[in-house]
Amino acid sequence: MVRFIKENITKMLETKIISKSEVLYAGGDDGDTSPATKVFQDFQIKEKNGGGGLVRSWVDSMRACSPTHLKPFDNQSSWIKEHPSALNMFEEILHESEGKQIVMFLDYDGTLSPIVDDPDRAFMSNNMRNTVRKLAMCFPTVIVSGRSREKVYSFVKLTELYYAGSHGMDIKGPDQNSKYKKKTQSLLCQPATEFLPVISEVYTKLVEKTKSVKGAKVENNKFCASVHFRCVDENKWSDLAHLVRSVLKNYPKLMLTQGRKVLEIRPIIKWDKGKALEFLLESLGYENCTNVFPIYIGDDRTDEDAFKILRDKRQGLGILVSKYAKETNASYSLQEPDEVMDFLERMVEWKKLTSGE
Ligand SMILES: O=P(O)(O)OC[C@H]1O[C@H](O[C@H]2O[C@H](CO)[C@@H](O)[C@H](O)[C@H]2O)[C@H](O)[C@@H](O)[C@@H]1O
Repeated sequence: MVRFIKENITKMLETKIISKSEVLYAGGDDGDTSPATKVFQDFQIKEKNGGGGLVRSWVDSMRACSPTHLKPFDNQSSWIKEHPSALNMFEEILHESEGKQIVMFLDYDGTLSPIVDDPDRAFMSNNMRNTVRKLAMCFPTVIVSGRSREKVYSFVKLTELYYAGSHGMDIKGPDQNSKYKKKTQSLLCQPATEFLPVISEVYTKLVEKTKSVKGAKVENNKFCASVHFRCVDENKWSDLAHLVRSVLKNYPKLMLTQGRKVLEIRPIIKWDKGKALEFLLESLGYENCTNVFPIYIGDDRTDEDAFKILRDKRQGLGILVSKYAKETNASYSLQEPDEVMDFLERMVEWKKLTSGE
C-alpha cells in the first residue's frame, strides 16, 4: 500500500503534476528510497511527533494565503508588471490569439461568483450567467471546479457548457444547444470512480468528527471532499486541522491539498485541473494542435495546475483572479469576478465584430 502511494507521489512529483509544497499529507513508511522519500520523511517526522508539525504546516500555509496576511498590490509593484491586468492588455491578448481557436476554461468560486461565507450560497449573478451564455455561443466553454459537477451545475444552470467537477475528476459535455457539442456521448471522463466509496466514508467521518467545532463545514464534492475553515475562529484552526488529520491518517490512498480557507481531501491519482484541461482539448479535437488558444481563468491554488500546463506548453494563457500579489504560473491578472465579467463581455463583443454578427 505504502509503496503504491510513494510511486504515485513520485510520479506526480516527476511529472510536476504536484510540487512538494502541495502534498500536505500522506501516511506510512516501508524504507523505500524513491524521489518521494524526502517528502515522506517530513511526513513521518511530523506524524511521529503527534502530527503537530504537519497540522502547523497546513494551518500556517492557509494563514499565509489569507487576505489578512497578503498585501494588495499597487499599480507600480513588480508583481502587477509581471502579471498585468488582462483588461489593460486586451488588445495584446487578441493579437496573441490571432488565427487560433479560443477555448475558454472558467473556474467557479472566486472567479464567476464572489467568495462568501456559506459555500451553499455562492450564487452567480444573472448578469454573469448571461455573459457566460453569450460566451459559450462564441467559443467552446468549460467550467472547471472543485465542487461536484452536479453542485456547480446547480449554480451555473447553463446546459450548453462543458463541466469538469471535483477538480476535473468528473467531466461532462453539453446536453444541447451548443454548436461545439461533440457527437459522442456527453459523459466524458471519471478517472476516480474506484474512490467513490472511500470518499463517501471519509466525508461521513469528517462530518461526525468536526461537528463540535463551531463554524466548521464539510462538503461532499463526490470524488473529493472539502473541510471549510472560513467561519471557524482562527484560534481554533489548529484544533480543526488536528481532527482532519486524525481521520485522514487511516486513509493512505487520499491526499490533502489546500484552497481558500479550505482543506481538500482527494484521491492520490495523477489527475487535476491541468489534466482535465488537456483531456478536454483532446476531446474537442485540438490534441497536438498549434492553432488552439486556451484561456484559463481561476483564483485558487488548484487552478495553478492548469496555468502551469499552459505556461509549459507555451499555449494560450492563464489569468489569475486576485487582489493580492501571489506566486502564480498565470500570465495576467483580474482583480475580482466583476472584472472577469468585463473581460468576458469584451471577448464576446470582439467575436461579434470580427465574425460580422
Ligand atoms: O474550483 P472552485 O470552483 O474554485 O472550487 C474550490 C472550492 O470552492 C468552494 O469554496 C470556496 O468558496 C466558498 C464560497 O464562496 C467559500 O466559502 C470557501 O471558503 C472557499 O474555499 C467550495 O465550497 C469548495 O468545495 C471548493 O472545493
